Amino acid sequence: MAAQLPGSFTQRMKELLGTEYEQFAETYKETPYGGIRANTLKISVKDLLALAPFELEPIPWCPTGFYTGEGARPGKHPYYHTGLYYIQEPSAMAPVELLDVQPGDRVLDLCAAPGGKSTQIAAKLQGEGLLVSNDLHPERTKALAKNLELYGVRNGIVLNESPERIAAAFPGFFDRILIDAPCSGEGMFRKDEDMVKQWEPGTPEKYAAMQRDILVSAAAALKPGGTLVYSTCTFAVEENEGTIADFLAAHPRFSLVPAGGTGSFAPGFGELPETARLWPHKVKGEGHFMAVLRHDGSLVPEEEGGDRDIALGIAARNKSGKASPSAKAAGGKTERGRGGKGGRAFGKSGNGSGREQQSVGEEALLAAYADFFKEQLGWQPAGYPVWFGEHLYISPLPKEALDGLKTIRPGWYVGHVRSGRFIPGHPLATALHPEESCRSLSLSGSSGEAVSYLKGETLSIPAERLSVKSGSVLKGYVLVCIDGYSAGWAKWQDGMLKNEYPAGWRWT
Ligand SMILES: C[S@@+](CC[C@H](N)C(=O)[O-])C[C@H]1O[C@@H](n2cnc3c(N)ncnc32)[C@H](O)[C@@H]1O
Repeated sequence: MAAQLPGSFTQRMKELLGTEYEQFAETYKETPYGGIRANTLKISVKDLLALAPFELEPIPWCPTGFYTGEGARPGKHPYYHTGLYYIQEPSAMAPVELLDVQPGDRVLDLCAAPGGKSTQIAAKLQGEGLLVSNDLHPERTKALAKNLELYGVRNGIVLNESPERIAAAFPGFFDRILIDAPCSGEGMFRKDEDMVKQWEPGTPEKYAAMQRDILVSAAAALKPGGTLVYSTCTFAVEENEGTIADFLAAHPRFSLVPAGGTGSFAPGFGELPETARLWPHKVKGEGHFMAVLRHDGSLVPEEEGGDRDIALGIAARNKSGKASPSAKAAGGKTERGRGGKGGRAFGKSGNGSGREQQSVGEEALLAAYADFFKEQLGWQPAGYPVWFGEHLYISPLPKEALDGLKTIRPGWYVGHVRSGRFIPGHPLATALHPEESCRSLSLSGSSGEAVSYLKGETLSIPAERLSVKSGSVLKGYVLVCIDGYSAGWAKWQDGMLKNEYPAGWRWT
């Protein structure tokens, strides 16, 4: 790297690392490692390994993560545009592995943009449960929403809120919370020279104060017995072990779950060896810190008798902690709707969440939506229909649960109604599997056709290349796939494929 490391930073690292410092300093002469993580919402690891046009080497701490070799350009391949993988720094894949997300969990990713860890959480949820992805900075939530859409996430909500307001809206609600905290970024100096330029001697203290406030809010939004993972990409002790020690001193119901000292992870400093550090001279990745905090499960007096699910209009969970069948779309399990397998029988009424309260106008919008889904897919996704004007989202939470919160995406954007007709949204397509659509077409990733489609060009496609379910007509919306993985919509008529790939997403 060309940038000069700040003198007070190198001095502190010498004090921290002692005899290991020289080894650490040598890593700044090396090229940072690149990685991708398989999006198992769309493709299995085995199939990605068979398909990937570049060398992949496993990342020890993430079963879906792989190093990409020098010269690989994973962002310049049609598979990137079909959301088959996320390009992610290898060490950044570790915190979500420690969060131990299970399908059906309610998960909050509090500092989520641009969405690397949120897409990883979504893959672990496998469409079941709830993911709330939040970021304080409005501009950054755009990339966050787009990444979740590209990755085909159906059960995600994107907020642009302060942690305090989220805690006030969802007290004791989430099973798992990730705080990938804003930090001084010392662990990224080798990869991102801008982090070196922005760093000043007082930067770690400034971030430490911010991190403490974020942790306090996160603790208030966690369910009794829930798990919280705190991570940073900095070496500064005050932002890592210091922040965690302060939090534990003020929150006796929390304790550390051992995360460090084994395999690739080195133990944290001082009194907190249960925390974990990734060091660039010990692993193939940048610097990271992680702490896993578990609540002891006891209730504070004011929490007893309160029921946040009832307040949000969510059907109760059964004793196993999984959603009851009637609560499938309520932050519990959502159907995946593959070919209607787990999907709601077509034509039945909504989810019982106040459909009778819908206005006549909304009834007409819903009818247009129902007609489209019947004709195009033959099934309907479970969830709460949330209308923003004529735009429809299928949400894992009732609309009222988000009242007063700055909501960027209340759920899965499925489309809008124009002149009485339903126009499917791009995120509907990216989340579908080919067998879920009555009409689909697969283009070869290695042919020019895939790139032409991604550039927004019109293609000439004979009828026999379309895959059409029996009972469906040829003409209409087609789910365009690349080597069998959904990429977007097109409209087919008389041998011509009119491109519906959105302008802002196109291959340039
Ligand atoms: C390390 S980055 C997150 C990276 C992200 N988790 C990922 O994997 O792609 C930290 C994020 O925290 C956001 N942030 C800063 N202050 C915040 C706050 N008080 N509450 C929530 N988010 C905050 C920043 O905008 C930034 O996007």
